[in-house]
Formats: sequence, C-alpha cells, structure tokens
Amino acid sequence: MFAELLPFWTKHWYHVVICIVSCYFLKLFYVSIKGIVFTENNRNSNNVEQLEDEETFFDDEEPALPKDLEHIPYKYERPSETELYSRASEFYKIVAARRTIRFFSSDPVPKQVIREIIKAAGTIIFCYIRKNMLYNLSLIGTTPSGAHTEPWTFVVVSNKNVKEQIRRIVENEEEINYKKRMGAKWTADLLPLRTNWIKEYLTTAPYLILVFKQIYGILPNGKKKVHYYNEMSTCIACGILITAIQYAGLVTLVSTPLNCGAGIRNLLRRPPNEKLLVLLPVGYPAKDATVPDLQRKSLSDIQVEID
Ligand SMILES: N[C@@H](Cc1ccc(O)c(I)c1)C(=O)O
Repeated sequence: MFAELLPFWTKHWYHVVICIVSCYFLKLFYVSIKGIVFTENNRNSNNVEQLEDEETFFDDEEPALPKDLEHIPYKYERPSETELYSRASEFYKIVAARRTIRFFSSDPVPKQVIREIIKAAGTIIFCYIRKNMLYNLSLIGTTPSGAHTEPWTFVVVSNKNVKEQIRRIVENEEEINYKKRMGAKWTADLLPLRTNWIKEYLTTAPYLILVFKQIYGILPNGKKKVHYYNEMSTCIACGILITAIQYAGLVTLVSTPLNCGAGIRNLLRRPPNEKLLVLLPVGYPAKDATVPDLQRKSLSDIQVEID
C-alpha cells in the first residue's frame, strides 16, 4: 500500500513539508500570544501567590452540593394585602431617596455597621494591616447564587495607606480613560455629571468596599469548582449591598474603575480567580454635598403588564 502511495509522496513531498512547518509556526505564534496575554494579566503580581490555569482544573466528580442535601419546611407568615402594599410602598420610599454621592464626610462609621450591611449581601473579607502584614477575616451572607456557590468576595478597606494606593491606581488609569480611552462622545455624555479622573472620595470616605466576582472556586484539593452565573450572582449581591447601605442611612457610589482590576487585585493580594467588579466608597455625605438634578423614568416607562 505504501508502495502504491509512493508516486504521491514523491510528487507532493514539498506540500507535506510546508504543512508541517506552518503548523510549527502557528504553534509558536499561539504560545507567544498566550504569553503576552498572561503576562499582561499578571503584571505587578510579584507578591501574589499564583494559581496558574495550568495547575488547576475543574473537578467534575465533586458535586457542587451534597447529593443527600436535606429539604426542610419553609417558615413563612403571609401578610395581609394591606400590609403587603404598605410594606412595598415603605420600601419604595426608602430606595427612591438613594442618590449617587461623590462628596463624602471623613467622619468615622462603626465597623460593626459595615459588617451588618455586608452580611446582608454576601461573604465579606475585612482587611486589616498589622506590622506590614495584610490579614483577612470572613463572614457569610444572603444573596441567591448559582448552585449556592456564593461566588463573591467583598474587601472592606479602611486603612488610610491602602486607600491612598487605591486612589493612585484609579486616578492614573482614569486620567488615561478620560483623555484617551473613553472617546469624545462618552466624555461629552458625562459632562453634565461633572465627573473627572480626580476621585477625592476614595480617600475621604471612611470605607471602600471592593466587590470581586469569583470566576471559579478552589476546592480543598486545589482543583477548580464551577461558579455558575458568577457575574449575575455578584451583581445581585451588589444590588442588595447598595440597598442595605441606603437603608442603614449611609451613602455610596458605584464606581467601575476601567483597567484598574489587576492593579487593585494585586494590591489587595486577592487570588487570580477573583476579578474586580465594582468599587463602592461608603460613609456619610459631606455637609455641602450636591447631586445632579436628575429625574427617574416613570413606572409606565419601565413596566409592561401582561394580564
Ligand atoms: N468611571 C468613570 C466614568 C463614569 C462616570 C459616571 C458614569 O455614569 C459613567 I457611564 C462613567 C468615573 O467614575 O468617573
């Protein structure tokens, strides 16, 4: 059979060689691109213990939840229809008073208040620094999540020095964002809000809450655990967080620092499975705080009823 194919090889050998050489260069190209992307994602990460993708893989045998998970009766007291309406209206009044605040008082807020707020949202990591070491303390919370994986981490920063470093990272990137990355249309659209790259609130607010989504979890055996709907679950947790801040009587601002994710993650020594979603300064508003005079869409603009 090989002898039969001999005329083919002798005629087309150079095609085969070209094919092999092309595959080799294609692989070289892939490896170098992967290297660039990986290095870019892990810049400034010297202090972080790396969990590289090659070292962890999904453990399919491990179920997300125990197979024999017990189901227990749900304790519920049905409110009257009058009570339903009055509670819904009362809640609406509380959340309707919420505004995005960019001017904060530096007055201290008891840490216990912040802990209660974050308990309402999800797992919290309280960071504190002693003798140049960063320590974490964790609690658990209420938000629903895909397969109950609770794919979030809330880092609460009150340390002056860490807040200053975060501000430096954010302002450096935001200056580039405003001057180059966002483009003329975007900056023009933001002009009425009077925002710019100078973020004083990052150092005046007593707390910065940094919300990370965990794109996968790590099992005790070091393998990856699937975190279903991790972004959606963490966004829901952020909604509960903002509402809890408002209900407690404090103010916040949802800031989304473009291009700051890796820098802040490394500064806070968070692992590579955690990606920064939003950053919320939390505290009292400054006495002379102002807000843009905005109107919200009406119910008929946002709701469609199908009976
Ligand atoms: N993140 C930037 C820019 C910004 C600000 C407000 C806003 O509604 C939008 I869209 C973008 C900043 O915080 O300045």
